[in-house]
Amino acid sequence: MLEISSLNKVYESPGRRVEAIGSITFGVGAGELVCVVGPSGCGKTTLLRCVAGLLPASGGEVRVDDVPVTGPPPRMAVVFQEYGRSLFPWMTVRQNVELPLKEKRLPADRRRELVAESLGAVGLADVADAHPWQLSGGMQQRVAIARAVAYEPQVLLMDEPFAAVDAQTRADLEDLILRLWRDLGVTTLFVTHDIDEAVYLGQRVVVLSSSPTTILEDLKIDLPPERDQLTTRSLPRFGELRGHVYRQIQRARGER
Ligand SMILES: Nc1ncnc2c1ncn2[C@@H]1O[C@H](COP(=O)(O)OP(=O)(O)OP(=O)(O)O)[C@@H](O)[C@H]1O
Repeated sequence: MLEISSLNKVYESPGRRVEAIGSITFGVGAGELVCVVGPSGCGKTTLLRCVAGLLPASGGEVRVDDVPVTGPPPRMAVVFQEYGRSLFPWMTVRQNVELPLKEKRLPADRRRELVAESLGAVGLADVADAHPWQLSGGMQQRVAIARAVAYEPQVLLMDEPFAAVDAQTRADLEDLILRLWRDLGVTTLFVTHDIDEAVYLGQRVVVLSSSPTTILEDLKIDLPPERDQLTTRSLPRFGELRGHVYRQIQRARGER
């Protein structure tokens, strides 16, 4: 569903050249959930922006469902870290979730249905008429997730979506993502700097090196498919996998 081939990204400005991504190649199969993890500044956001068609690649290409990405693909949704900046404060929760559906030119009935379903799925049906600033950080991020889900994307990209919320909320949101992913079967690429989160959520974890970034490892997460915050995280295999990824990232940082 998603193919990233020899992707290279260089930021160039007068007197400054930063090769953020050296060369990255990997794919995400239809319905798969793949996490990308790497040391700070290794180009995770750059990678995601190139995949989302928000930044032009300097070399290589990204394909979604075999179509080269040259701008934001029509059936892709992105959830960013900064929920505070991604929701419109003057619109209600309902209006925020509905906006992309209007842009998609869906009829009013269908829009109402999708907004109600997605707000229900994230447990926010009762705050549909509130404004984002009246909600907690975790609730605002759930609105952003509902907005992405209502859009019925083929591919869902998430850029450190839970970095700014507290640990308990984060655990709840991780389980929400797993539930939605299972229910909807949406192809998901999830970028995080949190190794535990990557191992807990992913069917695979792609480990990145420091900039100029390459892939250190594309690791299959052979944990039972049903994940649970208590059981999964206390499995010996979970500890082994997180230790393995941790060592890879430490090595990558050391080589900087
Ligand atoms: N607009 C830009 N212009 C120039 N350089 C940039 C720009 N955006 C990012 N970079 C550089 O590209 C590299 C990768 O940055 P990026 O934000 O993609 O990394 P990241 O892995 O998401 O970082 P973090 O983990 O800290 O969020 C860094 O060296 C950064 O300074």
